[in-house]
Amino acid sequence: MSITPLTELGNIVTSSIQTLEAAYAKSGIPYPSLDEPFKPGPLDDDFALGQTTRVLIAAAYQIIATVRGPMETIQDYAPAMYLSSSLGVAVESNIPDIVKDSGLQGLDTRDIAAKAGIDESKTARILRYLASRHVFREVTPNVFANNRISSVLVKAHSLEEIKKNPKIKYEGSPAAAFVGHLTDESLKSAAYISKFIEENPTDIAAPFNMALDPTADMWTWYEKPGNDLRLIRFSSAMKGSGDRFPPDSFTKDIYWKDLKPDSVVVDVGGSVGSVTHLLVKAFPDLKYVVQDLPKVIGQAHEYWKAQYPDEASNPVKTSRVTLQPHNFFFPQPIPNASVYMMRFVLHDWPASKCHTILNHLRAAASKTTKLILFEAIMPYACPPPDGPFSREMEASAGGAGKAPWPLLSNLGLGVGGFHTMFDMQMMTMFNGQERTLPEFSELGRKTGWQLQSVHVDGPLSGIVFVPV
Ligand SMILES: C[S@@+](CC[C@H](N)C(=O)[O-])C[C@H]1O[C@@H](n2cnc3c(N)ncnc32)[C@H](O)[C@@H]1O
Repeated sequence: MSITPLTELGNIVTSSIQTLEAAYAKSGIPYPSLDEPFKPGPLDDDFALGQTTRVLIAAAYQIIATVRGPMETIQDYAPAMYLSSSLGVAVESNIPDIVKDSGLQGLDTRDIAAKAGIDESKTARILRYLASRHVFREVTPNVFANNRISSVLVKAHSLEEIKKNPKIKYEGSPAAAFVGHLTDESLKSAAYISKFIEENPTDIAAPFNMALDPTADMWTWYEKPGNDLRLIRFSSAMKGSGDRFPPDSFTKDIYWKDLKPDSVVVDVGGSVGSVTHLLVKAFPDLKYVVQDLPKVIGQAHEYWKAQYPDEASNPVKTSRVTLQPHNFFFPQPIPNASVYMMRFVLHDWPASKCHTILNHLRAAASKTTKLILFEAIMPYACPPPDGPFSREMEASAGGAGKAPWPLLSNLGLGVGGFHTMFDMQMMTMFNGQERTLPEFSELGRKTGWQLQSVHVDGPLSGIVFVPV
């Protein structure tokens, strides 16, 4: 009798767990407990174990989808907004910070609510909703403690510091900032997705504009009075998600090896310049320009000052790095750069706007200029088509060849979940999108850039174009 999909999924789960536990046993450390706060460990960034984990996640979710009644699954998926809103309450009311000092024994909801200044009964209900989904732990009735998941939402600054200066609430706290951004402006905007798609308006750019501002894009909205905290929060979330990529994803020789000293690298839409900072450390003899909107460039000056307390060594002071306000919908002010680089910029924009950005870079490029996009390549949920770059497309769907049967080709929630979540986020806030490789290639083809090479590195890819 041939093996059933369900049995094979069970086999994948069993063998994956054995692999993980064996690796931890070999390193002499226990497998991290879900009940305890997260502590970084030596195996966290092990690529092979990461791949085993992604396959295990894909199989576990596929088992649930197979065995659970379809209506029950719909009852789980359709009200997913309550997961967002509950996480939003927890982070906004500083609950992970409030329960932190009570350790594994937890804190009574009465005390949590009093410290947070919110209703006691609703606090208990929200925390129980989250604890039932493995965020926080209900230790005894109405007593909650941080667990592995909720603990990453503890903020970098203490509650006293935040009370004195609310502007620092999300500073240095990327996970909390990520939740704040997603459960505030993003959640409000997401309520308009179906209206936006049904009406397909020509005068409104994205669901965000239906919800929050009919005329300004999110970046311009952040620069408006009253949104300072949201801008700081977004920058903190962005910096954190950027920091999750291993530094060598950006500094590999494949991108920079042919550049002579003082070659100019322009980080277009570079935010405060955290990718440029990695490059400066790896290639200190190149010249760098970080371009972004004026307020962000203001923050960038603070960022570089904070990184180099000794002013004389600050690459901005020594002119190794220039911080330049520039709107990329206008002609590029630095012509003939050796490299124009953009990380996670094009995914914010629909194709027509990407064409404008890329046309300006093409007009400024010399024959030898390279365009390097650091973006996620959207994997298909089925095997990619045969043809040029099909191996790279396969790699973008999980990193280690074909997904084992009967898993989805993009490993479902093990890999594709992240990409498709970001795609929805881009659609909601900007009418932007995460793109498949053929879609990136097409953007280049329409604007005078030819796809030259693709370097997949986990969820991030370096996509290199040359002028045609
Ligand atoms: C998703 S963030 C990526 C930031 C940075 N590249 C990184 O990976 O950390 C997109 C950036 O584009 C910038 N941006 C948006 N509209 C812009 C415009 N018209 N001109 C220049 N930068 C812009 C935003 O301020 C933001 O810093």
